[in-house]
Amino acid sequence: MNAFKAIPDTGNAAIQQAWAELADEAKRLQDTHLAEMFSADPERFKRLNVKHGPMLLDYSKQRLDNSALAKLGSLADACDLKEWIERLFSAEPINCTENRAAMHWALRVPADTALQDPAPGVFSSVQSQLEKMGGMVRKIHNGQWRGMTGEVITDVVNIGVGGSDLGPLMVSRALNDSTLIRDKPLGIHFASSMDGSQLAQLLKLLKPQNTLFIVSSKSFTTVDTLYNANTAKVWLERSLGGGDELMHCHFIGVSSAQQKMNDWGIHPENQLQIWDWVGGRYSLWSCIGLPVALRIGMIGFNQLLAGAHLMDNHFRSAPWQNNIPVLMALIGIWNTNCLNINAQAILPYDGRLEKLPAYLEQLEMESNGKSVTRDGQMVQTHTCPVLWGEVGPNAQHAFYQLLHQGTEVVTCDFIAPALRYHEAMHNSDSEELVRQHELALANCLAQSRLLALGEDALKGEGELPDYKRYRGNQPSSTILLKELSPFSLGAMIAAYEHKVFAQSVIWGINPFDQWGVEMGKKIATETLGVIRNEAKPEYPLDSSTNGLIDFIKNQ
Ligand SMILES: O=P(O)(O)OC[C@H]1O[C@H](O)[C@H](O)[C@@H](O)[C@@H]1O
Repeated sequence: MNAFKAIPDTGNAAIQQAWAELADEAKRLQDTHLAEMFSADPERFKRLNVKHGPMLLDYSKQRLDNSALAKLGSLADACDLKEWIERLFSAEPINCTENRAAMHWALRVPADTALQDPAPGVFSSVQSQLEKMGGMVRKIHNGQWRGMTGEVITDVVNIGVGGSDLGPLMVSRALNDSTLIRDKPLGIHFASSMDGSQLAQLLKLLKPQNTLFIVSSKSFTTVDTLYNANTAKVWLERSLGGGDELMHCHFIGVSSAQQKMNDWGIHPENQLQIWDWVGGRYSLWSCIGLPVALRIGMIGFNQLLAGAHLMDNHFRSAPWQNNIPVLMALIGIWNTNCLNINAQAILPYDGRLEKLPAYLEQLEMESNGKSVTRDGQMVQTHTCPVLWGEVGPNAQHAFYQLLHQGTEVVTCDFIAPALRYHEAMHNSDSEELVRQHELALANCLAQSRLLALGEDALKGEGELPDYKRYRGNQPSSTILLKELSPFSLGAMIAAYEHKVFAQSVIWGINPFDQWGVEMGKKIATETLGVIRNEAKPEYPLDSSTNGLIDFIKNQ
């Protein structure tokens, strides 16, 4: 189906022209099956893949060709993408509704950079917080950070939610078997959910005298985090007693709100600062990444930053034809706006990336799930698609049925490292594990092939009954990393961040705010008063809410 019911009227002739040309391209390609595209052009992969650093992006299984891509490039030019990229890499407050810059890229600029500071003191304050964090990491790794009773800290719990949870959680899981941490067994745990589920489980297993909590919250006002932190504090106080020493030995705070950390009792020496110019979902590169640094050490953390910095430079300098984040963005625009595909599955073929789908759900949907432009107009195009995902091999046994034979068109990102377990050749189990990795890779390639080509993928199957048929033509991109390392992961995450930014420029929206999550928090506070019989609602409640509250109170 052609997505172009009407060409968006943006009031800009060049942009409108580019959309009109894209509408023609979509019409030209709408009935061409991916199987035909592959058989018509044996060089298709060569034409439609790009490599940079440790990363390869194969977009040959997307339903476009070089001519459609050229029109997408014209749209990016008409939307001044190049100029916007330069504005991102400056201190300009491009987060217009909050009047803030979006300088997460500054967090990964190396100490010895020749780059000019976007504003006085940005690079030096980033380095000084990294140094402070490095000092804490060393102290904890060396067993010098002691609990109140003088015992060594064996377990660290990160209390945070959203960007203060998902980034550190995803990266520490992904790099869990990094060789850098072999000698440093330290339990690193995460508690995010406001109902206390994760924390309750952890508190059963951990010992107060050996446990250190990181209270991680950019705003230090998020109730989910504050309730969990309070529960942790009371748990410690019950066994160790309260006071300054307890706070000094058992809590680190990471926030942009220094006064609020003081008020909550975080010792000044244990406070790590972030800045209002780091969005929560872009903050894993800052001291919010402390759990990652604890997992992989500061050398590893710096490699993560270096990988992201490599992608920053690439995004800033490469022409769009070879620019991985821009191409990822243009492919997304093509699928969403030209082919009317509004669902995207994230499918890592590596169990270490199990949290990547959740991380990208926040990054993409919280950034670009918007319907008002920077100028305050309603958008005239679809914006962010619905994203979801799962470790690919497991999802094969769960929802791939819908991908293969359902009625929805879904674009997929297949993600895998080419090499795995190779560094462990001396281990007796490594040969079997290498075989398991090969099995996962084979499945990754086979699934994307079958989704794209349909039955053409396996010629010679003969006539199939309808219920066994594979229509194919489901588009996908494949991202291969040389191996999953701090460096390659940093590069890949930064590529997704910049993809999101490039799309926001084309859609004309601000990707750095999240006003849509605010009102729910206010209403919840009011509802809590009603559930606790402490307050009457300001407005009469609807019958559904009343009925549910009655049920709760009657139990
Ligand atoms: O880090 P915090 O200030 O506690 O915020 C945690 C999260 O909560 C908010 O509601 C936002 O939707 C997220 O973008 C943010 O990452």
